[in-house]
Amino acid sequence: MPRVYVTRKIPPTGLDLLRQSCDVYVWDGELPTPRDVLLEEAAQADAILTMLSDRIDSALLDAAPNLKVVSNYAVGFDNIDVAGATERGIAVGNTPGVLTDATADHAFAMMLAAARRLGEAERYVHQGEWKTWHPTKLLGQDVFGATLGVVGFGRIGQAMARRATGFNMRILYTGGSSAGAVAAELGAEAVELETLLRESDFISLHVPLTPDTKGLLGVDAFKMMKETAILVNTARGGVVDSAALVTALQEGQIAYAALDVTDPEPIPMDNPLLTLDNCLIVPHLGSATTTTRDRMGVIAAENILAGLKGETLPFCVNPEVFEDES
Ligand SMILES: NC(=O)C1=CN([C@@H]2O[C@H](COP(=O)(O)OP(=O)(O)OC[C@H]3O[C@@H](n4cnc5c(N)ncnc54)[C@H](O)[C@@H]3O)[C@@H](O)[C@H]2O)C=CC1
Ligand SMILES: O=C(O)C(=O)CO
Repeated sequence: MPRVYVTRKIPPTGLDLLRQSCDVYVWDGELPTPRDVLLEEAAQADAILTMLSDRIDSALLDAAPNLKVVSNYAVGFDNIDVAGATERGIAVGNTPGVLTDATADHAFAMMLAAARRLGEAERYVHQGEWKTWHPTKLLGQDVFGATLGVVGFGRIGQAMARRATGFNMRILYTGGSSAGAVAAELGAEAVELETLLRESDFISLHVPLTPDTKGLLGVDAFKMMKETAILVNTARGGVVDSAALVTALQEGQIAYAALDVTDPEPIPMDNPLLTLDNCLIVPHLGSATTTTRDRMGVIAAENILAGLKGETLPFCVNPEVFEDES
């Protein structure tokens, strides 16, 4: 039977599916598979089921002569050297779609939490500062009727915009080349990034991390944003220049940031963002619902099972691997 290495314990449905026809080895530590173990396991594996916290680079691919499939337990695949995998004929899979609504729910929740300062408010109660109802303390911002800027109008960006229609928001977006029909349905306006930054009350990031989007929001971008603007990042930490964000929050160039993702992850405990009251940070929870994580496991398993049979993965990042060379 083919040998499959799974770099972390995932929900059982996907693992059970794999076990029907593969020898499955699962790293059962709380932390990622250590690099040396990952290299040893990859050397013997026909397929690996990886987490976004695993670095799948050329050194690993070189150490894995039998590897046919790298199946990422995520829609994002910036942790994988996809070009290197393609050169070696290794298929790369991901898990799009099944996590779209969970991630959009989470981005919307973070937007509301930042607007109404829930992190600060919770600390206020826990620290015994709640003495009476207060007419002017912890005042936040209206979400209803405000302008939302969606950067990256793909699956999750569109799902975020759909939620915003229920809050009567004006919706601006960039990116999403084939999104015209959805944009029309939602009443969303395509604009240049600069216009989006200048006009939005809330800016929500939904682009993949690529060489083009790395540091997309830097010093200049924060200067264009409203002083009352709230940034929500559920994409990847690297899309934002962290140092510029710290300055923007400290100097009041923007009002607030709500971060599901940071660069690096986890955020080092001495990072200044952790000292700021106007920054809400949670540990990369976008897809973290029971049902969604289960579905991601099933897709990740199905990608492996197809690849091991030489079939195109149901969700393949580099389908050219399966193109007939004749
Ligand atoms: N926080 C979390 O737990 C999660 C984070 N994510 C992140 O969200 C990202 C988006 O996921 P999906 O919506 O499924 O992907 P998608 O591929 O459907 O959407 C991405 C959109 O960004 C656009 N885009 C790419 N480069 C751009 C640029 N420079 N400027 C503007 N737009 C650009 C694309 O055209 C596309 O429309 C993933 O790549 C992943 O990094 C995804 C799921 C959960
Ligand atoms: O799928 C992704 O890309 C995530 O970040 C976690 O689900």
